Amino acid sequence: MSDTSEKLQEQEVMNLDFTEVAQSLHEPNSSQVTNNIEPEDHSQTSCTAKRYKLDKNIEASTSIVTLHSIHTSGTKESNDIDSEEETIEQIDNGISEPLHDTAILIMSVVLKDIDHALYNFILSDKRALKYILSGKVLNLETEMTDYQKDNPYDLKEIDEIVDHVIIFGVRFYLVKWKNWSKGFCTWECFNDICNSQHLLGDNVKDKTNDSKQLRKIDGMHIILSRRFVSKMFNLFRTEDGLALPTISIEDLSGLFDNINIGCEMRQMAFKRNLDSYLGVISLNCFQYIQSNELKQWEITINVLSNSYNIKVENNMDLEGPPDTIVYATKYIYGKNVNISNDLVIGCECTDNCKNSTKCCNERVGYSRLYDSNKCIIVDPGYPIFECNKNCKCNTDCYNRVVQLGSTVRISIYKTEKCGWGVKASEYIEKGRFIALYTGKIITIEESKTRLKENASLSEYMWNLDFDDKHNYEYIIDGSKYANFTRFINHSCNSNLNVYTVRINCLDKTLPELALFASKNILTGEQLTVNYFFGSNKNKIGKKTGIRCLCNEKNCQGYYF
Ligand SMILES: C[S@@+](CC[C@H](N)C(=O)[O-])C[C@H]1O[C@@H](n2cnc3c(N)ncnc32)[C@H](O)[C@@H]1O
Repeated sequence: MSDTSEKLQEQEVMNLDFTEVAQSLHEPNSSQVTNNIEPEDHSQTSCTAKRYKLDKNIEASTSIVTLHSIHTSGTKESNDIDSEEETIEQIDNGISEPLHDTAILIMSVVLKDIDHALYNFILSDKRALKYILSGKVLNLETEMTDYQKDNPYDLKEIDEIVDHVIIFGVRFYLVKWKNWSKGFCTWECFNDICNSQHLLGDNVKDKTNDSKQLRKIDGMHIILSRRFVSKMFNLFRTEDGLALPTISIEDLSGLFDNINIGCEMRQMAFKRNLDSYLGVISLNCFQYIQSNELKQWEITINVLSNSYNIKVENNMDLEGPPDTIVYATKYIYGKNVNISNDLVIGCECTDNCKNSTKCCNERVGYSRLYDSNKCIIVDPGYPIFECNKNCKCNTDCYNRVVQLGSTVRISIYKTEKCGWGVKASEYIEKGRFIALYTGKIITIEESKTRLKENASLSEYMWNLDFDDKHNYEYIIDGSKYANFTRFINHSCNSNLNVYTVRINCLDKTLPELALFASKNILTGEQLTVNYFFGSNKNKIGKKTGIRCLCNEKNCQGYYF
């Protein structure tokens, strides 16, 4: 190869830039979202890599480890590839224990279902396999980059160290992050966590000091750190989701063609790019699985809710659906909950309760509840008595709203800082019924026992003391059994109010809790409730609780 063509190729490698690609994604005139990396004309050279330089931060924050076999007795490197078939078989058979974050696992899962050209290419191209199976630890930075220094992991965010392995002398931890489901544990390098935190807390130390034997890991593992994932999401997030740059087989093939050609610097640059490309491909793979899982859960909860109003989306990270909850559209009654069977008396209205002064709510001494659009017109704190099974009216009645179920279009989505949240997928008029807060009804005693075991459950518990602060018996616990309202976050300037509702059960101690819009809510706006609604407001502002991230002007700073 001539010096000139080598120089040209070097320039091409140095010009690969994901940040540029990401910027063009967000430019108003960018006509394409997913396929906006068009290769330059490479006819002058043999290199088919595109003209974009990978962002330095991305490279540095990506820990890509490729390996073949690690056994308890040590490591076994495999550089010999006799035949493609044999190697593919080796990999497939090598998955003894599925790990969520292993690229090879994903590849076999994906490959079974779809014909994905890139993965097929990786698994069928001899050079690709040789590279991947060469058993090298690639791009492992022990020094933190400026980006990492500015964005340290917060030790408080670590919920649990689920597992750890040592790969070629480098210790990796499988981290379960707080407020992230187990489906999105990420492998993080010891130095990374340690450096970021300066000191590992006792909590983490204890969990990692056990003398667990090294688990046998076979196959190829591409490890994506959470930082890499966040960085990529920040770069490639669009309103419609993550639009990762398209990588063609020619790109990959071009990099493989060139990794062993030219001076050392040039080879290293190509390898770095190749690693980042593998990272993106892997991310793409995770995302494919994630979107399938989100869709599946979305269908399930819509079927259970008998509606098509709920969307589930995650444009923030790779976490799959928050499916650790059991979707419950009604109360589930726990042990020792006694429901009194007081007879409900029906109304005799003949005008579908439009103008009657003797309808269910009026009869117990209160005024009209809903306007002609079925929006609530009474202040929060007002108990609601809707028409019931013994009333003469039909379902068109003006006093039947909550019992007809939720009709608002909403989206369960991943917020930037507060985990999952709920936002409006349509304009919601002030006073409109949103949904019932469902969950398991438990006694006060049981709630105390549960809270002793796990104090954070209090955030999912509502005391049924709205009508009577002193004589209440039960609590709704939405931590396990719940509907979408369980994902509604707290705000000091909330847009929802809570009301107690009685329909076919007049038991004083067991009202249902209904959420209504307290203001007009725009499409895309997050639905929020004040977690202290109806309780002693002095609690707010006690600087002992959880830091509130609602970002409102009147934010109290802390809650709980
Ligand atoms: C009832 S849950 C709401 C759903 C929750 N975001 C999730 O992902 O499951 C309460 C939790 O949401 C988060 N959260 C809700 N509102 C918040 C706020 N204003 N500031 C900070 N965190 C909040 C906290 O992590 C809290 O533990």
